[in-house]
Amino acid sequence: MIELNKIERSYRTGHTETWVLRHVNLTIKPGEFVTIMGPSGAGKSSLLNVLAMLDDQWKGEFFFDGEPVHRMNRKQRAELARRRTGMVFQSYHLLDDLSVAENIDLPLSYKDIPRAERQALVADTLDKFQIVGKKDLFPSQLSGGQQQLVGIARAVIHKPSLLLADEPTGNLHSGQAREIMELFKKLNEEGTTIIQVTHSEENAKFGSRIIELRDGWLYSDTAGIAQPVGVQS
Ligand SMILES: Nc1ncnc2c1ncn2[C@@H]1O[C@H](COP(=O)(O)OP(=O)(O)OP(=O)(O)O)[C@@H](O)[C@H]1O
Repeated sequence: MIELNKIERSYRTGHTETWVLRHVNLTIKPGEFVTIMGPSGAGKSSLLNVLAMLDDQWKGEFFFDGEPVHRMNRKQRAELARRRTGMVFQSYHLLDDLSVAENIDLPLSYKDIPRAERQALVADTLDKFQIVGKKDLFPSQLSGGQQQLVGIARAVIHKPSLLLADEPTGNLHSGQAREIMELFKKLNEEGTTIIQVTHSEENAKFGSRIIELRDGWLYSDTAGIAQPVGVQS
């Protein structure tokens, strides 16, 4: 699904260039559940932003299902990202003045989908995520865990093949974090490829592969070494 060849990313401040991703080569197959770990400042979010196609200031090659992202212009890349990916953020990024149902509907509003079909999709998603009773509430009326459920519902309503998450449980207590991770595991079992950034060893156990970055370099990768670690119950 994803192939990165020699991805490089740097930031320039004045005359100083700071490298945050160095020669990153990475292949991710459909159906994987990958965790990116590493110390603070190692480049994890930078790598996720490349994979999410939110960033375009990098060098190297990036193929998404064989399509060369590195040759696309901004509009083509945004369109591909909108169609095929969903993103979950640590701080949820919900729109405060929209209800839960309206937040979830948002990705569909960019698509040419008939109104009735959209309403049915929102209703199905509310049901699947067991938040039907919250549909008319606003984000400020929800707990952190509930807000993240809405964030994930919004990220997957258009059935993306790739779900990306940056510290999705960073603002949650451990019980809520576990629920979110169980949900990720279920989505992965249903066929969604997942890439998450986390500092949490517990969260990483829900995935099947761990990639470690250090100072922008891909330092270790359990692919081909370890079998899926699974979840200890
Ligand atoms: N917009 C920016 N301008 C300049 N430097 C940046 C910018 N964004 C990130 N960096 C730098 O890039 C490096 C990698 O940042 P990144 O956020 O990818 O790390 P991280 O591994 O996700 O860290 P953390 O675990 O603390 O979130 C850091 O040294 C950071 O200061």
